[in-house]
Amino acid sequence: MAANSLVSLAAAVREALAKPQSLAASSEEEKKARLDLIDLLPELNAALVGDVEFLRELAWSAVHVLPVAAVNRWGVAKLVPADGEISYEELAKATGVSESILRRTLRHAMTSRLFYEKDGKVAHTPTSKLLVENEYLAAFVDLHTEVAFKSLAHTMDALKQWPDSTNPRETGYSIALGKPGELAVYEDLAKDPVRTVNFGRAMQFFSSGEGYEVTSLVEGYPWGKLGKGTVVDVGGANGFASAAISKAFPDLKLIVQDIRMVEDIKVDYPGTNIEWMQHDYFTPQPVHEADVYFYRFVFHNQYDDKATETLRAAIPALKKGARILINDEILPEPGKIRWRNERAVRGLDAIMLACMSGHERGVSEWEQLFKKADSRYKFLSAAPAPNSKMWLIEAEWTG
Ligand SMILES: C[S@@+](CC[C@H](N)C(=O)[O-])C[C@H]1O[C@@H](n2cnc3c(N)ncnc32)[C@H](O)[C@@H]1O
Repeated sequence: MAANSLVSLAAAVREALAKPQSLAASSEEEKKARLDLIDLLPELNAALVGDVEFLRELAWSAVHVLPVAAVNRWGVAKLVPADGEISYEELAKATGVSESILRRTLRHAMTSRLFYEKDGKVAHTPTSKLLVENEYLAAFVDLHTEVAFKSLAHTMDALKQWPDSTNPRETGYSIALGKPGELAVYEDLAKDPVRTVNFGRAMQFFSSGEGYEVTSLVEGYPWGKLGKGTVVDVGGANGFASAAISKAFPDLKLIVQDIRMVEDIKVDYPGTNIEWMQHDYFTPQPVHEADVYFYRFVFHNQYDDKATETLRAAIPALKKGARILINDEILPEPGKIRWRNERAVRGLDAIMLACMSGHERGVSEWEQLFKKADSRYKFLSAAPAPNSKMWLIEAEWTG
């Protein structure tokens, strides 16, 4: 590339960044251009830094999660005044962490837009302030630093010890906790009501992300046809998906089930018709004759043996024509969807492996799963939900 192009490209980018409103996308063309640019950024970076440097940075990338984990664990964000500064000395006193470790860690965090230094003191950036202002985002950061980051670091050891394991206890997570092969993530989280609440919030935050919005589930399925029917949200966490469905279709009765105690997961959603129930989805489904049993982000937690067990446990409750509706992601063929979306779903697949011995699935794997569980399940369809990265996968009980 000629030096001119670099100079003009840098000037154009600088100019655009100086006027952030110029990067807002409203027309369809602009929206597409925005997504194209996001996909081009890593390619541009690789082209500018070169392959050697690119690989070097890739091997280094986990190191930049460390200050995020530290900020989360030490509760730094809430100690920094919203519109002022705090000294390292005061932060050290409040967190119980030495001043020198704090300074090193926070200066590292500052390279990722978290906090900045003003007159030698620590102040918030708009990004770090979100950790205080958005407790759902804070819960997401907590889950990913305290569960996923730890598990990923031990996954190679787990794979060596238990190659191809389908057991949710044989994971990087159980090794990270010093209980190899003994503890599954959900067993651990269920012990602690605070972490249970945080997990629900983290999932709710995840589902507010671009392409994961629960509106696609509400708008992408003909709930209205069920009239005054009953819908069971299996593994529904704090019920935010049910709440969205219930608000849009007030005639429906929603039942949220989760392994965790009702008092730990229950949230009051005014104007909704929701019942709460503690239920282990590996045991027979207690709600008989519902119209739809839906599982959102549940099956990717499980390998196929566990997933078929879950589908079989529903059978005693199913009336003829009842539907199983799965709202999950689909693994694409390599290179067939946008880079950013493919990277996100493959990243999630890696988290499932590291934390739970679970996995994301392709369309044919979903079809096979129903076949394997019981021949009376008729696979109906798998299609992307509208404007979403999530899919709707549906089967009918014909027994
Ligand atoms: C990944 S979260 C999905 C939550 C929610 N459906 C969503 O869309 O965000 C999986 C949920 O399954 C619950 N769960 C795990 N094991 C379970 C079991 N054996 N029986 C019932 N629920 C379980 C977890 O507590 C968690 O709330």
